[in-house]
Amino acid sequence: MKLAIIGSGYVGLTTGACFAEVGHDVLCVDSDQAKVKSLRGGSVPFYEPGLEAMISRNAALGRLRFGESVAEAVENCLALFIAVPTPPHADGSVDLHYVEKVAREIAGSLREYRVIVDKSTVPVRTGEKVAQTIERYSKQKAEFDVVSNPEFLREGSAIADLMNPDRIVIGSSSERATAIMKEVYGPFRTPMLITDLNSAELIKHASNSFLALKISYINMIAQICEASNADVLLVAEGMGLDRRIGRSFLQAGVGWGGSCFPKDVSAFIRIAEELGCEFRLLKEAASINEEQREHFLKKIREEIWLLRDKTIGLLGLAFKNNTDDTRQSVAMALAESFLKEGAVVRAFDPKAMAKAEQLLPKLQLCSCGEDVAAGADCVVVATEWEEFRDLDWLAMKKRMLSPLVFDGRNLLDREKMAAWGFSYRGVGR
Ligand SMILES: NC(=O)c1ccc[n+]([C@@H]2O[C@H](COP(=O)([O-])OP(=O)(O)OC[C@H]3O[C@@H](n4cnc5c(N)ncnc54)[C@H](O)[C@@H]3O)[C@@H](O)[C@H]2O)c1
Ligand SMILES: O=c1ccn([C@@H]2O[C@H](COP(=O)(O)OP(=O)(O)O[C@H]3O[C@H](CO)[C@@H](O)[C@H](O)[C@H]3O)[C@@H](O)[C@H]2O)c(=O)[nH]1
Repeated sequence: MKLAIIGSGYVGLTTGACFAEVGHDVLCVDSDQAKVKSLRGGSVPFYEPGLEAMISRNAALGRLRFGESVAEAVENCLALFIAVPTPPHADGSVDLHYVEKVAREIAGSLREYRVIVDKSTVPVRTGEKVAQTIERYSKQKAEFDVVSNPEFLREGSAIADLMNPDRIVIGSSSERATAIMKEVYGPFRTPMLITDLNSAELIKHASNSFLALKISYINMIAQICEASNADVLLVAEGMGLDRRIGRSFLQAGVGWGGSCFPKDVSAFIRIAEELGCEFRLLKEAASINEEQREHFLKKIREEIWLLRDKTIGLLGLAFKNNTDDTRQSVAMALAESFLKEGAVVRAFDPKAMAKAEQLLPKLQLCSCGEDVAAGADCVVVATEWEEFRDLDWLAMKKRMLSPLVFDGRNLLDREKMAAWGFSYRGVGR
């Protein structure tokens, strides 16, 4: 089927590539001319494992094209997926102007039946507004349906998540649109849940907030473990064996970050408020998340006293492993705090250094993980990159002023670190 994706960022580009991979004919549109140019030249503006190869394979087969014109997309493609940003306003509510603009652009070119599919994360009832907008601005009064199809991919494993999702949610009350969506997703052979438009929109916010809540819960348990000499890894394992709870998203750490959880949790609190429901539980999850970072910083200050004129070796800048994305990264927030308190920060991240440098030019970027240890008063693990486990920790110890390691992700082997002579502090143990 001929499909268009409007907005070729993390979600749009990866979704477009995966649709092409299963045989659809895909046009990825973006308003950023420089981005379109570089995509046409075969380079992907961010790091996502496997994406560049998938794009070049499908582009070579002629199944994946890039453009700037929404009008071209509307003219040629039966289903138009909207994957533009939905950033937060200062008060936490969602800025929907990108979505609204695309709706008006689609309306301007609509001449025959099209399915307009919202993939951006939006407040419940946005689909209704999109439909009203298209209706209002469409001159030809052509038929169309608006569908909600929220996206659940995680950065760093986006292709695997898209090719093999847990579920596909389709919010539509139109049989015609639902049949088209079933055809689009036919090749994925995954459970499909068909709901009304509003429920589908809510499923996205309810899911993200629940996951953030789960992490805040285990982070609070981690604080209780520290105060009671218990081990959060064992507690999480014991809880996770209960299939009703499950082990995933019970990894205690320095808190959740990224382009989604912080903004979506704030948005959901505001959405609930506007609907007359105070979401106290979620407000608490957000404040536990802030506290968790502060709690970690306090632990570092307790050990090394003042940060001023100290050198901190920082492992990790991305908001999680396998990505170069530093948006709302807790590792970056920690780096900023260290710098503000007068420390020198020697940092390394396998993929996020270029983006981090733009945001925090005072960082001393190192050429490998081991290098952060040179002259360091302590090393902090802030992002869960697996490869940090395999660094030459003994060589690093020799280069440090004192063998102190704060593992904000419980990534390293505590027993090994102790045997190698490190003073090691994890989270919740
Ligand atoms: N990043 C994720 O992991 C993820 C996962 C699920 C859902 N989401 C949601 O998906 C949406 C997109 O997120 P993202 O991370 O892909 O954003 P992004 O910023 O990486 O990409 C958005 C793209 O849309 C383009 N754009 C903006 N206005 C446009 C217009 N009028 N016409 C064409 N292109 C336009 C931008 O130039 C940009 O390239 C958001 O609502 C986000 O919450 C993100
Ligand atoms: O047990 C855990 C799991 C995650 N994290 C942190 O939580 C944040 C988010 O991680 P993750 O959910 O893996 O990455 P995202 O790419 O932000 O994906 C989330 O946000 C996307 C955007 O909405 C959704 O599509 C995904 O389903 C949802 O998992 C990161 O800072 C992680 O370090 C933890 O601290 N402990």
